[in-house]
Amino acid sequence: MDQDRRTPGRGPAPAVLPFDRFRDHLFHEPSLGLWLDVSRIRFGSDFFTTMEPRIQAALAEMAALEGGSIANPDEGRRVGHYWLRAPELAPEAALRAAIEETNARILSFAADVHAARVRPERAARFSRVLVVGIGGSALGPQFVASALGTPADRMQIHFFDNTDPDGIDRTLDAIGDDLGATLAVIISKSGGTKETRNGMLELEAAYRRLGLSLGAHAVAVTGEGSELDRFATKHGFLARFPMWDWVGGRTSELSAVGLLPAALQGLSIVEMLQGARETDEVTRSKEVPRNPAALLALAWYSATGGVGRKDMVLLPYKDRLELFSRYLQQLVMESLGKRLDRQGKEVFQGIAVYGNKGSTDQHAYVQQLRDGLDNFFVTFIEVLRDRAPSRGVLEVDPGVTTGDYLDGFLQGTRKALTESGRESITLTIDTVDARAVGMLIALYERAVGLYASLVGINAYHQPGVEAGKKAAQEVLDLQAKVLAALGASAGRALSLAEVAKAAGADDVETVFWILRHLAANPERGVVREVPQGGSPFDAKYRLAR
Ligand SMILES: O=P(O)(O)OC[C@H]1O[C@H](O)[C@H](O)[C@@H](O)[C@@H]1O
Repeated sequence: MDQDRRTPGRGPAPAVLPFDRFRDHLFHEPSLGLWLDVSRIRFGSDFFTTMEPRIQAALAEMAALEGGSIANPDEGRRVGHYWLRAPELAPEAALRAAIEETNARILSFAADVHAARVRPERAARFSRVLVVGIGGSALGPQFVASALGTPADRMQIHFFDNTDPDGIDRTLDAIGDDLGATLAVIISKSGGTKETRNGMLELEAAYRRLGLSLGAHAVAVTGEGSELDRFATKHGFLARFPMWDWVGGRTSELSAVGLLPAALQGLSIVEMLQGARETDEVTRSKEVPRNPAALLALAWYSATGGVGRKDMVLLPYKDRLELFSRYLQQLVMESLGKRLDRQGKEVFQGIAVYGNKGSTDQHAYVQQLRDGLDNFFVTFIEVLRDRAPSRGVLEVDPGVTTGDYLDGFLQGTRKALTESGRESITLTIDTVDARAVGMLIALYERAVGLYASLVGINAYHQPGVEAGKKAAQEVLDLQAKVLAALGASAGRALSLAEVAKAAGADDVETVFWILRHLAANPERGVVREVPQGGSPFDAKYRLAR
């Protein structure tokens, strides 16, 4: 309660909420097929009035961003993902032309691939797509593929989204004999991300084993002049598509990053763009009750106190939306998880996101949501259309279908959570189609931007992610020294301390980790000898003869 008093306009937590509150706050936009219920967030009656000046300021900042202001001052960049689906809003004619031309080129390239006008080296046609990318260069295409993909798609899609060799092998095994008919889409905005580069090199080796070249089977989506762009030119890739510096990785699904894989699958990118465009039009409204992105941002603010006090649990009751929480994890947490605010004050902001799907999660962790730690708010996503009408109706109980059960479980859990004072938001959409996917992406992109303005942070940079990459490089540099030290020992087994000393490393723990990993992979040629009854720290290491 103390915490609640610090948040403007917090209300009590009644076990049963009056219908009036639901009716008064329910957002519905028939043209989008979108409903949004925030009534089960515990804002009090004065909340929206209190927050009005702040949300208007956030909406004004968003309008300036869309107009081309430098909305990411730390990187001196504009933030233009909204132009991707409304090119006429781009602040310069050249940008507009670049977007329009790229979208047209994506459609014609996909058509050429489907018609086998663009063909692989030996096979008759490309039948599969393999996306190589990570983070914002994979999560969007993965979400879209899982939301909209069917076995009847023009091309089946696969992903390398890590530098895990076993994961790469598993994907290659799934592709099997079709590798020669697989079109690789290498995606990296920066063009220098190591995981993606490694995946590409592994793929190049796999094509080579078949006597094929990567270039004849690959396209790149990357920034002009990047390392990947140069590699693609040098290796004669089939095509290159641009990734602009004014599109952030986590908001790039509706750029070539997401549109190219979707078009190759045969999904309607025109509808996806249209859904996002129409949602943008609705979410530009300055009238808060008519603006679902503003309502979402304010609901998050109320639930979290504007300081991330509560986690966002995503519970879409639809298998096709299972990856939405993973997609939102990056969009929300990379945008909002910041140490400093825009004034440089230490604030440690963020909202943690997790979730998979209902009702599956009801049989996993919902127990804690109902009875345990009250550190979250749920976002239920309901999809009104149960299944394609052509599939008919099967009653599993008299008058009851599997879809009725799914909806019953959603309503039941929503009710049960309210009864134990737990907050929730419910988003309801008509169906999961390309337009709805575009809508969901656009809705959350804007809600995240508005929330960031409300709490005074820059949503468009990610200063924190570099630290881990830098430290990883240091480990790899040290590994080279460790191997050199073993090589120079003339076959004599060295203790951990001796290796560290010979490698010039003060950080003995890192040397231990490196040696343990190398020794676990015999093909790397490092032998670990642990004396009988000795501890792991008594081990000696040498190169295999
Ligand atoms: O597209 P890339 O440049 O390869 O970047 C892929 C990802 O890597 C980085 O770590 C960033 O934090 C992400 O925002 C980005 O989406």
